[in-house]
Amino acid sequence: MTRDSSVLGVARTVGGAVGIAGRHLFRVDSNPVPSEWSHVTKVDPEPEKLLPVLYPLYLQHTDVLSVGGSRSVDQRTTEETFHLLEWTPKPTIHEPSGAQHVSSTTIESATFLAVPEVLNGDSNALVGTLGEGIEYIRESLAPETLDGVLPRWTPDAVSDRLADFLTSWLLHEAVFEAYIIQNPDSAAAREANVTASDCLTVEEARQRAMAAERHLESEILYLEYSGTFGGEEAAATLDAIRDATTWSRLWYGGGLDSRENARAMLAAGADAVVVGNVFHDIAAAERSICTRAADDLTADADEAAVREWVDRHVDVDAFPAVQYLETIPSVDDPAETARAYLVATVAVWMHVLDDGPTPSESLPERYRSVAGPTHADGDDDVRVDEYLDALTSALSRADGGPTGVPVTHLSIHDVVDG
Ligand SMILES: CC(C)=CCC/C(C)=C/CC/C(C)=C/CC/C(C)=C/COP(=O)(O)OP(=O)(O)O
Ligand SMILES: O=P(O)(O)OC[C@@H](O)CO
Repeated sequence: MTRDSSVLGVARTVGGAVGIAGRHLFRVDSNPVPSEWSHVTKVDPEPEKLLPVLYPLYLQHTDVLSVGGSRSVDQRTTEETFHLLEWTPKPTIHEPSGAQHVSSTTIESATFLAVPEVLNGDSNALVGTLGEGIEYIRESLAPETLDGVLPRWTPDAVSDRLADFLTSWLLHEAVFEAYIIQNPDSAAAREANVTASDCLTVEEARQRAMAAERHLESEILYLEYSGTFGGEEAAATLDAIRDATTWSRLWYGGGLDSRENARAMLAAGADAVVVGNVFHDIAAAERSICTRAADDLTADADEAAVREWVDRHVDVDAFPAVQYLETIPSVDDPAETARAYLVATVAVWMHVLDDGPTPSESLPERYRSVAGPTHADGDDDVRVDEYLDALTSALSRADGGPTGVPVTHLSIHDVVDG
């Protein structure tokens, strides 16, 4: 092998050796994805997947939010979802399934862009869509962004080079997620053309993870069973990947809905577990519970009355909020926490239902009178009051208004109109 002996060539060799030694000899953790993140909630902008009306309460317990979904997602629904998540105290990442979902707004809102690269799909899912994405940033997003900040007289040659720079900078700041998709019957598999014969053995998964860490330098290795729990096979795969890799974070997602299955994936070697469906199930369940409560309760029912109704009419253990909170090991009493959040939800819902767009008492007041202590259970930064204030004004407009809460994504979306 002929070495480049120029100053730049030597600098590159030394820089490379320092980087490799740091990572492998001295185990310097230069991965920008925090190692403390152990619970990720995937919030899907798909119009069918609603958020519970008091979502800031639930989301205060997770470590990070990931915005993304494979079906019926576009730039508008993605931006709206980011907007909603501004009322949560957690970092939010953007995991697009299409490049056009990325806009200057999503880039500003996201802690980072997480770009999926599928290790066991078709070439499009590994590199084709990435190429389209880079082209989109270079040809549309970067020039548009620069148009807004550069003076009109900027020569074309200068704005062209700046667009080049900005494109490379955005990619440099992005993190890459190397997916291994193991449930062929999922939206993610369909999107990436993963069929049953593409699912990997433990040994194959380990080898591809090694290639992703050392060749693609993927910050995240993502074992994906979307919609189904991977059980012992997933645990064996995580164990094998954990053993073979050092620098990349290892995430597991798919079918998590209990303390036991979340713990099993962490114990097998996952740095973080990703939970999606069961979070959205809370919204569907609370809609049906609150619709029933509306037959029995009035808007001014006090905390005791609402709690009594819940205890009498709801099997709280079957409420998906319990399952969601169980996947977060730091939540001590998932059933009691879920019950308290449900009582607050029913009270807020009744209040909106009875008073419509111009409530006699503000939603934050109503919330505090029924659920004050709930708020103190979690993170101090949770901005429920501020959120409920914004929700009060948003509910008086059909679409939440240009700066209000985008209510169409909430379980309560049609309560005022309907
Ligand atoms: C913006 C730039 C530079 C690139 C974008 C490159 C893109 C969009 C790549 C996407 C490649 C692709 C086909 C990914 C499919 C795999 C995927 C996104 C899985 C995640 O699926 P979820 O939507 O979370 O899962 P479910 O919908 O199945 O729950
Ligand atoms: O929706 P679930 O099955 O929880 O899966 C979470 C995530 O891995 C999907 O990309």
